[in-house]
Amino acid sequence: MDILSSKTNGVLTLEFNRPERKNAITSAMYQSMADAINEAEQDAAVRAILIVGKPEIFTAGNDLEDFMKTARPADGSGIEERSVYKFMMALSGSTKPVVAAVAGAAVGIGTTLLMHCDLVYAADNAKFSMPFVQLGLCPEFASSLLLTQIAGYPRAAEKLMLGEAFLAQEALEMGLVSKIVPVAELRAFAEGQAAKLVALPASSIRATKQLMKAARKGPVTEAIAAENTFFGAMLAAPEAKEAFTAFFEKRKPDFSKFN
Ligand SMILES: C/C=C/C(=O)SCCNC(=O)CCNC(=O)[C@H](O)C(C)(C)COP(=O)(O)OP(=O)(O)OC[C@H]1O[C@@H](n2cnc3c(N)ncnc32)[C@H](O)[C@@H]1OP(=O)(O)O
Repeated sequence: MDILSSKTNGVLTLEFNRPERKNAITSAMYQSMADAINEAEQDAAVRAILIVGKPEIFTAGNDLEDFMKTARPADGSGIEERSVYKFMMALSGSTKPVVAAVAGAAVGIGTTLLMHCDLVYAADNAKFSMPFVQLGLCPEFASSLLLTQIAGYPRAAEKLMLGEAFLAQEALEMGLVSKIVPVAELRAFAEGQAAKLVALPASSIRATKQLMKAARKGPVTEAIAAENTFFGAMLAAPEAKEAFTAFFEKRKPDFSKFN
């Protein structure tokens, strides 16, 4: 099982469990997380959601082999059918509080998804990156909007244009994460925070989350649609093919021949 899913004491825990591929996320993994979150939405016994990886890796982001073999319409149509979209919509639309605990690398959508969670805890070994441009792609799922809001434009530009990786301390300073916790304590700490949420009045948590997210709801939807108008075409373009091939051939990509 590449996603471990369990419900204990009111918490739905989703755990990336594909360490041999650095927890890279396949379509099937997105689908199983989408299904679990959507099911939790209908289940009053689930009062919090916890997303975790392994102590050495959160996730290497979207599976690059999946990117290579899954053709998408260049005009971005049919986005609703994609399992990644179903997962991100389930996550960002969840009325339950979502806690994320990040240790090791959180690449691409591994960082983007954090911007749709409520409480985000980083281990002292956490490393974030959004190398969309390095892959010949562009931001997806409102990271172009949310990172700019969180970090300010110039810092977001370093992360989204240069694809610069950053550590837990910088993530804390910019407001991407709530707190830094020693890696050995991260899981238990995040479980403790989720348990606190479970013990609080669910209706108050729901209302608070709805109010806090209200202002960004429309802009997030618009950003996702705008990003999608570029993404499908970019995924099929030669720049992305070169980047993916270079990754698997363990060499640097050569973009010099593309204008
Ligand atoms: C909409 C969403 C967009 C996105 O998410 S875009 C982001 C896509 N992700 C990436 O570009 C990250 C690619 N991976 C990496 O950069 C590195 O990995 C890490 C920094 C995460 C870890 O590096 P290290 O510890 O040196 O591990 P390793 O030897 O590179 O990886 C171990 C095995 O895992 C496979 N793997 C790693 N990431 C992915 C991936 N994203 N998709 C598919 N496979 C991946 C490798 O190929 C390799 O495999 P083998 O052992 O056969 O050589």
